[in-house]
Amino acid sequence: MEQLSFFDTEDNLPQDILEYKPNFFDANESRQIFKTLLEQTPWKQESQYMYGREVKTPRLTAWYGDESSYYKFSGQQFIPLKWTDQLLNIKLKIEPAAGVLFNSVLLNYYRDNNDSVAWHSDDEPELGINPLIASVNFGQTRRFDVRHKANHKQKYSVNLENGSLLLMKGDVQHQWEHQVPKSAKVLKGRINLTFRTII
Ligand SMILES: O=C(O)CCC(=O)C(=O)O
Ligand SMILES: [Fe+2]
Repeated sequence: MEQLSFFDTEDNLPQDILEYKPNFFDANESRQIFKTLLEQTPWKQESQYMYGREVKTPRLTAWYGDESSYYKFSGQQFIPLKWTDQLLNIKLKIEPAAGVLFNSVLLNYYRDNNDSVAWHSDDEPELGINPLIASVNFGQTRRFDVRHKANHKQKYSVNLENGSLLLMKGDVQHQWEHQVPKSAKVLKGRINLTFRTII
C-alpha cells in the first residue's frame, strides 16, 4: 500500500480496510437518535489500569448485546445490557450494508473535546480474525486516525460526521491501530456505536 499524507480525505481511504459512508442516516433521524441515546443510555465512566495505576476512561460507555456475547476488554469483563428497540433498528439498518450479522454494540459518549480514545486495535480473540466492525456516528464530527503498527508514518485520517457509517475490515485490527484524539478546539458531544460480532 502506498504511503499517503496525514490529511487524507475519505476518498483516499484504503477501501480494503476502511469504507466511509456519509449520511447513512439522514439529519432528522440522526438528531433524534443522538437525543434518545444521550438521555436513555445508562452511561458509565469505566476505569482502566495502566502501569499499575487506575485511570478513568476519558469518555462514557455502555455495552449492549445478546446474552451470550460477553466481552473482555483491558482485563475487565463486560456483561451486555439487553437490546433496546432503537439499537435493534440501527443494527437492522446497517447489517445489509456491512454484510454480516452483529450480536453486540459498544456505545461511546465523547462529552466534549477533552474526551478521546487512545491508540488501540480491537483485536480481542472473541472478535476472531479480520472482524468486520461497523462504526456509526451521531452528533459532533470528530477526527478518526488510523496508523500502521509497523510504520506510524503510514497514516489516514477521516472526519466522522453526524449520521455516518464507517466499516472497519480486513486486517485493520491486526496490522493497524486507531484513535479519536482530544482536540484543542471546544467541541460538543458525540456518540459513537461500534457493532461487533462476538464468536
Ligand atoms: O469513537 C470512535 O470512532 C472509535 C471508538 C473505538 O475505536 C472503539 O470503541 O473501539
Ligand atoms: Fe476501536
